[in-house]
Amino acid sequence: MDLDFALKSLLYAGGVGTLATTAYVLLPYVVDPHHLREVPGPFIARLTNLWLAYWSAEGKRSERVHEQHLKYGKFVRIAPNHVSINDADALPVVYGHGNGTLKPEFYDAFVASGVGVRGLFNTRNRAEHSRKRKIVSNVFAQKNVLSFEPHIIEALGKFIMQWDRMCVAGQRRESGSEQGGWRGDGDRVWLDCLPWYNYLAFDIIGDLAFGSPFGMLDACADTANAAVGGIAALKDSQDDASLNIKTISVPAIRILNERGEYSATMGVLDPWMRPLLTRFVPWFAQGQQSVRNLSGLAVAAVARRLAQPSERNDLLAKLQNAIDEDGNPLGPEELTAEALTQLIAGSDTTSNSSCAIAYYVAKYPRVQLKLQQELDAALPDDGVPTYEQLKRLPYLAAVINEGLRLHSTSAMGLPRVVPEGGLSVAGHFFPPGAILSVPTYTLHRETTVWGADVDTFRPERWLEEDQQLIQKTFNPFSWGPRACVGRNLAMMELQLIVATTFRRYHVMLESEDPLETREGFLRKPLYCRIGLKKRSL
Ligand code: HEM
Repeated sequence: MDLDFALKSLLYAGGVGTLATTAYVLLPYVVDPHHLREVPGPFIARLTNLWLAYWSAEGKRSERVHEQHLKYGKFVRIAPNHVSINDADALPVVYGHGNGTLKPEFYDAFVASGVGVRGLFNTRNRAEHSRKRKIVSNVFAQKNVLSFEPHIIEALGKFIMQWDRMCVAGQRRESGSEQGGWRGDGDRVWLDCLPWYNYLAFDIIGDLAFGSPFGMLDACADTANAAVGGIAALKDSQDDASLNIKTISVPAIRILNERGEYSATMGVLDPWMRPLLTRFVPWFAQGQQSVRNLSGLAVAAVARRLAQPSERNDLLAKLQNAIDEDGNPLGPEELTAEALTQLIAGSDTTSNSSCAIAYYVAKYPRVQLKLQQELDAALPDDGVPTYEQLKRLPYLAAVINEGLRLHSTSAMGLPRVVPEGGLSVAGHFFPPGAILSVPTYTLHRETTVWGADVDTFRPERWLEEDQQLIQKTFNPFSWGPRACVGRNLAMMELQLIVATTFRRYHVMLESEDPLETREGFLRKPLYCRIGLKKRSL
């Protein structure tokens, strides 16, 4: 082959490739199948979903979408077929019962490998979701949630034991390198509270959904046992003859984080790109491995429970006993999928929220004092309180709501597909197949609702007269049939965790810098360094 021919072929191939790429990028813009051309938004986002994927991978999706709303107003096109709508009145239309919207392909990126069936969160089929939701809603009824309280109190007992130990060490000026490092200055101990809230939340959900705590609070480390491979691997394994499962120790908190970031980015990309990325890009390959490891946790726990039936009162027992309308219980694969869903949905949601609330209460000493005055008056001592003692404390509730508003753990606009026949939202008609979302982070910063001090942590706004507008705009648990099914449990946990922390300790921030965050599916604090001192009463 002569050089001239080789060069010409290369140029030709390059030209065809460039043309094909240009056509791929421009075609949806030119054809505009969802009639969204007049919706404003960043120029690149109108052409390709890579704009949204890039900011998702950077962990800044909600912040960037928020900036676009400040620039363009209520409607912003954040991907060629996706419009973000900043309007609380759009919540019932986009997420409510009866409008026919469904979860889009985005949620396929959250399906666990090695389990065999989808869990409640990533089920997209309406009938399948209704069946599962009826079963799981019963499990989370308030009566059941209250019966889980002893598990939460036990974990909190271990949590304060560890913090007390470090407070004493801090007074002796000792220090340690674990959990991001801690040091005592003779008065306080200075530490990163994020890993501790993670250990606490994971131990609680491990105890409730998997039959026993992961043991993170005892070990002071991120460690859990996972089955290797999927359910099929369980049957063949000779590793543990009594349970017939082969397990490895995995850092559950780390893999859950990796999995959240991986799935939230992957979900934004076209489905055909996904296998290519997991094959050739190490970051995606690592994310996929995390998804597998996470499934292994649930596989191991459910296999253990099925092999050794137990009298425990926990989520797993309630799921085992639950039946659908036809009287059928959940099969082993469905049980595994739901236990895994609860681990994923119920762990770092709670720990990220607890950590952010601790940050803001520490940052505003006036709020901390007022909260402690309410807790001191209501609680006889500084041990772990009961839910009964806390459930009617208005300032505690206001502190939690304000933390959920300002931090917005679930921050992104959760995407939904417009059904056949189209949908009118806030005076705009959207054709079938368009993706819509209402961005919670932006709703929680709407100055016309929250006032000019929207960036200030001010729990008093929850105790003021006119609550109608702010309640309508407050969206931490989402809306409608796909809203958080674990909301009652989440609120009880947050009340117990925040009250225990601030009744027992005085908390200062090491630095007043803004809370650094990174968003995967959830918006997570990256760390939160505080100075702890046991209060003397
Ligand atoms: C502060 C803590 C929590 C927050 C902010 C939160 C928020 C949310 C949000 C926004 C959704 C909707 C997700 C979507 O549509 O894509 C959701 C769904 C869900 N949450 Fe939570 N959650 C929390 C705690 C919990 C807990 C403790 C559990 C259970 C142990 C739980 C279980 C679930 C489940 C199973 C779903 C899927 C529901 C469905 O699709 O029908 N969550 N949560």
